[in-house]
Amino acid sequence: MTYVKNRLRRTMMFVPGNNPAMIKDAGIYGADSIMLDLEDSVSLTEKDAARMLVYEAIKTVDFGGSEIVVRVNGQDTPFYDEDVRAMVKAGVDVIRLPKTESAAMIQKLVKDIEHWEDVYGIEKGTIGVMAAIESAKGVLNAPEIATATPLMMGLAVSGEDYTADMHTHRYPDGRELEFARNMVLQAARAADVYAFDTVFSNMKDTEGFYRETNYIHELGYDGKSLVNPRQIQMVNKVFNPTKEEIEQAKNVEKAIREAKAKGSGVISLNGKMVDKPVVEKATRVLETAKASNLIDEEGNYIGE
Ligand SMILES: CC(=O)SCCNC(=O)CCNC(=O)[C@H](O)C(C)(C)COP(=O)(O)OP(=O)(O)OC[C@H]1O[C@@H](n2cnc3c(N)ncnc32)[C@H](O)[C@@H]1OP(=O)(O)O
Ligand SMILES: O=C([O-])CC(=O)C(=O)O
Ligand SMILES: [Mg+2]
Repeated sequence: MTYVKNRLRRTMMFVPGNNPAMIKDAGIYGADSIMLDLEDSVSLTEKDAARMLVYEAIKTVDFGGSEIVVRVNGQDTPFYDEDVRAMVKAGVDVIRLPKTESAAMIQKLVKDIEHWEDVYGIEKGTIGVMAAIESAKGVLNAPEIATATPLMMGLAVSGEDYTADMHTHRYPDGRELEFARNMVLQAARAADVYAFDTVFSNMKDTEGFYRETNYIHELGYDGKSLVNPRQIQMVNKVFNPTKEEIEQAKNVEKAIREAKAKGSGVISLNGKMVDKPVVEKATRVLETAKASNLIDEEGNYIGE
């Protein structure tokens, strides 16, 4: 396995690192990324066993086409060093650092990864990193965190710890996360890395899940951290362009081609102006449609 900078990352599903049954079947649900967790879903007494289990799983389990991310324990814990060593040796795609508060923490992680790559004779640059932003300090430092290393894959906003740090709770309308969500997203976009929204933990509230997912999709997030396989198809439904959006994007590209042939950079399509930023958005829709297997090589719709 090797880290790929650009790929589809709509869904990143947490799988507790101490649960062999969940780990074994994690690949069947079609998550873009599977995040094996050594941190907060694993109790202190199970940290070593979980690390060994996750190490063996990375070596032996078929996770299908999913990218493999591991959330290691934080740098202020006695588990961090051994977590990083084992995950480098296992050949994980991406290491997610929880509770990231500064660029220095990410630079330490990269240095530690490089150390173990040297020890095990692993090629440099084959493991990406990502930062979970879970505190006021992390949010304020998001821009420097996002640009801390060329190996940065993305930033995740982590609402549970963040709201604890902010002396609040999570509420249905998400007001308490507004600043953090916007800050993390701006930092990610400015650094050209991915942005992931936080988990939604009420499995019974489907309507609330759709509301939140639509909201973060409209803001511009690339994907969402998930806790349950049932959430994967719901996120894909929101993030995948519809047949109508795909047709509209194709019409935009056709219109601008015709305009360019006539020497113009702007044209009207069904009464709406089409210019460069409109074309850019259409191109992104078509790229997403292609990556999600909704259109074929010729651009024909093949989704359900
Ligand atoms: C604040 C934070 O740090 S959040 C991140 C840490 N938290 C986690 O990792 C939690 C991960 N999620 C879970 O443990 C569970 O989904 C829960 C506890 C939220 C819900 O559990 P359940 O109600 O039992 O889930 P559900 O009934 O939907 O499970 C259906 C199937 O999916 C499997 N499954 C559920 N969640 C996951 C998961 N995250 N990864 C892989 N498989 C899963 C179950 O094992 C079950 O499989 P089976 O049908 O073969 O028995
Ligand atoms: O990253 C997430 O969304 C889960 C998490 O740790 C948090 O919310 O504190
Ligand atoms: Mg957390």
